Amino acid sequence: MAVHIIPEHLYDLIPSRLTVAFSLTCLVFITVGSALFRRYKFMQECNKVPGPPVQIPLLGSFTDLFVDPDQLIPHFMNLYHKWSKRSPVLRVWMGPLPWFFLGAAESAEVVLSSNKIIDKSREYDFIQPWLATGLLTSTGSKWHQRRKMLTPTFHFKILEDFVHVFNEQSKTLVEKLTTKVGQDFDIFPFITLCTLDVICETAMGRHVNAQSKSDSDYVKAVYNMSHIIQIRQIRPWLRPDWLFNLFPYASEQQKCLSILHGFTDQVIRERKIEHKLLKAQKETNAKAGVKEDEFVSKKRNLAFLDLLIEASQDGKVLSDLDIREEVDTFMFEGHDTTAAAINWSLFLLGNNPEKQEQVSEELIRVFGNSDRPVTMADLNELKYLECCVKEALRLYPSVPLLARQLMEDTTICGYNLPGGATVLAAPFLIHRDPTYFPEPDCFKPERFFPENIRGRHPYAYVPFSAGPRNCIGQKFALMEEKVILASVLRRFHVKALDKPEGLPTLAELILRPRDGIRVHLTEKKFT
Ligand code: HEM
Repeated sequence: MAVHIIPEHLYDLIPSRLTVAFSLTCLVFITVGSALFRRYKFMQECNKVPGPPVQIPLLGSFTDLFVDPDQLIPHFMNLYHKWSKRSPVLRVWMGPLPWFFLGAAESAEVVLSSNKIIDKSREYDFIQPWLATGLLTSTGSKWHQRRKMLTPTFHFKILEDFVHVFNEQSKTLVEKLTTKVGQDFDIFPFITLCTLDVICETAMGRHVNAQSKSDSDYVKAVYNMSHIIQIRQIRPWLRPDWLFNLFPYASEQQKCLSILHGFTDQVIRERKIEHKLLKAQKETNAKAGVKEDEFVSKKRNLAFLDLLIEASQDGKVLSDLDIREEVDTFMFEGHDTTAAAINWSLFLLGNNPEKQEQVSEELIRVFGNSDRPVTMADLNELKYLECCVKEALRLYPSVPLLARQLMEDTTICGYNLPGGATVLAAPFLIHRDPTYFPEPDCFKPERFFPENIRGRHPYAYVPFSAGPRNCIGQKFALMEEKVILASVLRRFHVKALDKPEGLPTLAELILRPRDGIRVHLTEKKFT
């Protein structure tokens, strides 16, 4: 006998299959409809910003996605100038996602000066397997705390101790370049290996001798890893982890990571032991009333890592993994950027012999015919060289784009940009705005004379970004650049073999020349 769980008089209340199907269909229609409506409103809002029209729904301005890498900068410059005549913001649909390029000081200021818009965009995710969430990639309270903790490590007094490292590595560079005198060659790899040596020594206190042993596993891993990060940023099908893992890049990345992290882990372990020994020695000496001569000499060779170990308070404030992410971040941020900047300076001086002559005169004034190392006092004297370095960073900013994720709707120069969108402050556009830099394509170091800077919009020149998330290493970078450039230019006259007009450049993680920097060096004769 069937058992009736539901009383018969309630059967009428159970909806028929037809009613259920109808209700479900309505629900689907309402959900899809409201999603489409929200998307429509979102696109309508985005499309109020000038920019090329959507060519294929969901694929956006399709043709903008398939530009040759070396044409990316000229292409976006053309788009910006075409669409943004009266607006300092350009909208481009990168597939279904809107990107907003900020090409003027006024629009960049809104984002860069903000204490709220500090989240990096999705493009930075591919750096995280290597750097985890170090200073460059972290956000929120973690970033705030770390920034506060790390700022004193870039104090002028600490940077002063690194000048001898810059000198030593520049000396090796000059020796390597001497073998190339009289030949046409690409100077880019020479400079890059030099800055890699500098950052290994200053960040970790270790010599990797990249200039002498460019085939070391660590050096190769740095390059391969940077290449993989780059590839993932520009090839949409490599973005999702599950797809990336199907390609050989994934196993190559694993190999690189084990070398990179293995090396940093080992250095951290060794330096911590040295710290403990030194501390014990200090205590013993203090008890015995002995002077700390040895400690003082050790202190002279402090690397960023030592300062982090000190700040870690035996793991209470920073764990070994926390230390590793910061050291790796310095390694990543601190060598390619500086190398590109030095290379572009040499390229521009090599194209402007009269400016190079002015630098040479300044070098003679400061150093005479001597080949003594550069001192901190000399660096303050090298004023024209510094203007050249700044002007090179204006024309060829090492970091061509500064990308942020909007976490909420934000008004920029009258446009309401929706939360979730990516905004990109573009130094390569901002720096060539004729309002602030007349004849923007000309190399004119005089633009950075104190009297010419006065009154310029503070966001018109942002090679190191600006505002709360600006480059923590900018003083270090300028000092390093000046020591290396002074060392090269005291010894050689540089002639660039390519002209700036039409030179193919790649806007990768950094802005680099596609075919390197081809130069011809002549040794200077001293009287
Ligand atoms: C010419 C050389 C350099 C240039 C042009 C440069 C440029 C920049 C720029 C534009 C940013 C902001 C990136 C963004 O918003 O996504 C940045 C951030 C950063 N840079 Fe540099 N940089 C240089 C050298 C260095 C050096 C030598 C170091 C370390 C030794 C360094 C460490 C950092 C770090 C840690 C950040 C993240 C700061 C934060 O988010 O709080 N940079 N750099």
